[in-house]
Amino acid sequence: MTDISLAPPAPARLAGLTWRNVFALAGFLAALFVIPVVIDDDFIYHIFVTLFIFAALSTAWNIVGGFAGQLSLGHAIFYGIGAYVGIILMNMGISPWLGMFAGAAVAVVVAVAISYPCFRLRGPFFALATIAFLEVFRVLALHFRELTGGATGLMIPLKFGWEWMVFRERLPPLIIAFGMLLVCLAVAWWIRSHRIGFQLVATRERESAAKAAGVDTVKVRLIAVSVSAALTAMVGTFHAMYLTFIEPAAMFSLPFSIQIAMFALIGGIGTVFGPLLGAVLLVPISEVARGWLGAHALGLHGFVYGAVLILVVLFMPNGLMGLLSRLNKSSETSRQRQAQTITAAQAPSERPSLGDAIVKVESLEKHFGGLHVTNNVGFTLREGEILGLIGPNGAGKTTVFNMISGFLAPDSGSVSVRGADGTWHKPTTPADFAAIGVGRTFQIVQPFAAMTVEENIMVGAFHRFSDVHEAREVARETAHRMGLGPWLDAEARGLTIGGLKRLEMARVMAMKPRVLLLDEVMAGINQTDVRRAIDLTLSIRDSGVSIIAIEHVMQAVMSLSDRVIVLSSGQIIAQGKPQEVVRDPTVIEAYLGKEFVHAQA
Ligand SMILES: Nc1ncnc2c1ncn2[C@@H]1O[C@H](COP(=O)(O)OP(=O)(O)OP(=O)(O)O)[C@@H](O)[C@H]1O
Repeated sequence: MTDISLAPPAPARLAGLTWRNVFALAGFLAALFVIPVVIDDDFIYHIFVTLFIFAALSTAWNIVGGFAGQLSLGHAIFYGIGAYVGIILMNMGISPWLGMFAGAAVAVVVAVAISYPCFRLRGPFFALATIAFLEVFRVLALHFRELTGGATGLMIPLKFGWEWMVFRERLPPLIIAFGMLLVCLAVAWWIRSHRIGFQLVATRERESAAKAAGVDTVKVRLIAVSVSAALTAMVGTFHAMYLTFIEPAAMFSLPFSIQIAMFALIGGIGTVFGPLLGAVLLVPISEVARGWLGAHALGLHGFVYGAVLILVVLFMPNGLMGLLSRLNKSSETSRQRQAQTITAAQAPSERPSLGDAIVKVESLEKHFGGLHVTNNVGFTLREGEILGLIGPNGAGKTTVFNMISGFLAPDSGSVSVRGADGTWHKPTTPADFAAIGVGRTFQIVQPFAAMTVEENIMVGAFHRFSDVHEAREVARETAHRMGLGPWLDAEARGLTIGGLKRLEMARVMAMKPRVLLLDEVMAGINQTDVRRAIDLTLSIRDSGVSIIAIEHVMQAVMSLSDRVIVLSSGQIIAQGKPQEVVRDPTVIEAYLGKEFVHAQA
C-alpha cells in the first residue's frame, strides 16, 4: 500500500516567485526610482542614491552571509578594494567602467585566499578572518602612501561625463546606483532559484547532510563568496566616484561592514529581497535624521539601527520578509493546495534475484583514542540484497556506516564499490561515495529545517539533475512515493518524527542511489509508520537498489533482511539468515536477550 497525494498544479512561477509577486516587485522598484525624479530635490536624490548603494551592498553581502550562512563581518574589504582600484586606475587614465572589473577581480582573489582555509573548518573562523583582514587592508592603505594617499586619502580626478562615472547632473548617478542594485538583485535571485542556491542553503542548514547529498560544500561557498566580493567591489568603485574622495578609515571600516550586514538582518537574512527592504526602511530614517540634526547628533543613525534591530528581533525574528511572506501566505490560503491523500494498492512487484557483489568491505579498523571501535570488520553486499546490521548500543554500527560513506577515514582496511560500468572504485570522501551511487541517511535526522519538504528533496535530486524544473519533478515524484505529497510546501521543521525519517529517505532516493545506507530509519516511529517504512524499503529494493540497514526494530530486521550481521564491541560476532542469527546463543547473550527468543517462540 502506498500513499499517493493528488495536488492541484502550483500557480505559475518565475524562478520561485508567483507572477503576482513579480508585478508587485517591479512596481515597488519602479516607484523607488521615480520618487526622487518626481520630487526633484538634491537631498532626496542623495538619499535614494545612498539607499540603492546600501541595498546593493547588502544584497551582495547576503549571498555569502545569508544564503551560505558565513557571516562576513569585514565585507568592507571588498568595497574598499573596489574603491581604491577604481581611483588608482582612473589616475592612470583608465575609465572606472573598466576599473570596476579590475577591482572585482582583485576582490575575488582576496576573497578566495581568505575564505578557502576558513571554509574547511567549522566555527566562527570566517567571521574573525574577515575582521582581521579588514584591519590588515586598512593598515596597507595607510602604509602605501604613493599609491593610496595614506591617511590623507585620495581625491578623484574631476573628469566629468559617463566615461568617468562622475557627473554634475543629479540623474546619472541615480541611474547607475539603481542599475547596480538591479544587477545585485538579479544575481542573488538567480543564485537562490538555481541549483547552487539550494546547495548553499542546504550547506548552511546541515553541512553533513549536504555532503551526503553530494554537495561540494567548500566549492559552493567559495563561489558564493567570490560572487559576493565581486559585486561588492563593483559597487565600491561607483560609490568612490560618487563620493569623489576616499580614505582608509572610511573605506575599510568595521562599523560600515556591520551596517551592511544589519540591513540584511532586519530585512530578512537569506531572502533575496530582504536586504532591499532593510535598506528601504533604515537608510531614509538615518539620512533624514542626519540631515536635520546635522552635527548635533553624530552617530544617531547607529542608535536608529539598534532600536529597529531590537524591535525586529522581538517581533519579527525572520525580518520584514518573514512578515511579508506570512501576509502573502494568509492571502493565498484560498488557493492553497488541498492535497488529498489516497491510498493506492501497489501490485506486488517481482523481486529481482540477487546479483554480484556491489560493495566490498575489507578488514576495517578504527580506534577513537584507546577505544577499539571497529575491529577487523569485513563483509560484502550483493546487488539487490538487504543486509541488516544489528548489535547493542555502542557496538560500532554507525562508525562502520561513517567509514562506508566517506565521513570517517578508517585506520586501515578498505571499502570498494562497483560502479555502474562494472569497474571497482575505492571512494574516500562523501562526495566520492555520492558520485558512485552510495546514498545514506543519518541516525539523528538532518533536515534542512528552513527549507520546504520539496526543497529538501530537491537538494538530493540536484545530485543527478542540474535543471531546477527536472529536479523539482523528481522531488515531487519521490515525495509522493514516500507519502510526503501533502506536505510538499510545508517547512521541514514542522514534520513529525515519522515524516522527518521519510524525508531523510526521500532526499537520498532523489539522488537515485544504487546503494542505500539506512541508519535506524524506524527508531522512534509508531507501529503504522514502521509497517509503512518496511513496505517502502522493500519497494526500494525491488526497484534495484541494494541496501544496508542499521536497525534496532527487530520486526523490521526480520521481515526485511536477506542476511544479518551482528556487531558487538566493534567485532562481527555472527552473520547469516535472520532466523539463524536470532537463534545464535552468542547473539542472544550479547544483544537480543532470552525474552526475545521466548517472544519469537
Ligand atoms: N567521534 C567519536 N569520538 C570518540 N568516540 C566515539 C566517536 N564516535 C563514536 N564513538 C564511540 O564509539 C563507540 C561506537 O559508537 P557508534 O555510534 O558507532 O555505535 P552504534 O553501534 O552505532 O551505537 P547506537 O546503536 O547507540 O547508535 C561508542 O562507544 C561511541 O561512544
